[in-house]
Amino acid sequence: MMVLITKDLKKVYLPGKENEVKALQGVDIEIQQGEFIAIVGTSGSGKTTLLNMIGGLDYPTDGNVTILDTDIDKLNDRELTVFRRRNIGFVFQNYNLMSTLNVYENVILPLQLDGKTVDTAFVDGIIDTLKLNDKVYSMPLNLSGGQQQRVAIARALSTKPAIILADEPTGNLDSKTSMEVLGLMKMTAQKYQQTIIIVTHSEEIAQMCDRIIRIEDGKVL
Ligand SMILES: Nc1ncnc2c1ncn2[C@@H]1O[C@H](COP(=O)(O)OP(=O)(O)OP(=O)(O)O)[C@@H](O)[C@H]1O
Repeated sequence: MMVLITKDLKKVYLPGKENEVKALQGVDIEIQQGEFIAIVGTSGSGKTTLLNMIGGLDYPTDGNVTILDTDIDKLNDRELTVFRRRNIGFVFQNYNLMSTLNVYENVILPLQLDGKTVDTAFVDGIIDTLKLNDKVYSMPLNLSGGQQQRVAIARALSTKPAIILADEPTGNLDSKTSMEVLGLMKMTAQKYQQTIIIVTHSEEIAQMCDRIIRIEDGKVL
């Protein structure tokens, strides 16, 4: 099943100004359910811009983003916020955990924000897969970077989103921990048939993915 399609996606920052940037210049991608994808490119090539368009964090200047059967560029702000919460999981470089909540509370937070009942068997399974069993009552500040990132991944998985987007998810981790976290992400993607798209500078990390999308000057190579 096709989860994501972008058609002739364009993004211009500061249009018409002398410092105008054509960050995306017609990007066409198609991603199937369960794919584990790396987006790779040099600094300034448009990776984060692309992720922001796919994740509905910003609107494209032109073109379409279709997730499942929804053209998300056609949604208004409020609809987009709801769509995002239900269908897209985000994993950030700096983890973005709530410091006043313990690990378990962080993992189920997106479900609670959406007024959903917690599928405890599913959530326990994620916690188990990400090897966080002995940390569920710990506070984020008492965890290592790799552990915090595994909590962020568990949180992203908890809503069973159509897509998980991760921008440099291992950017703050040493290379051994990066490989560990990536390995767990890959395993969870397979186990839950979860579509994961990561932006990375690292060729080593990209090589662990099913497919690499290379982008340069706002175009897919
Ligand atoms: N909000 C913005 N306003 C103006 N220009 C922007 C904005 N965001 C990004 N850009 C420009 O768009 C281009 C693409 O930026 P983007 O952040 O997508 O690149 P990137 O590939 O993610 O880079 P990096 O690997 O350094 O994070 C760059 O030239 C950048 O300067």
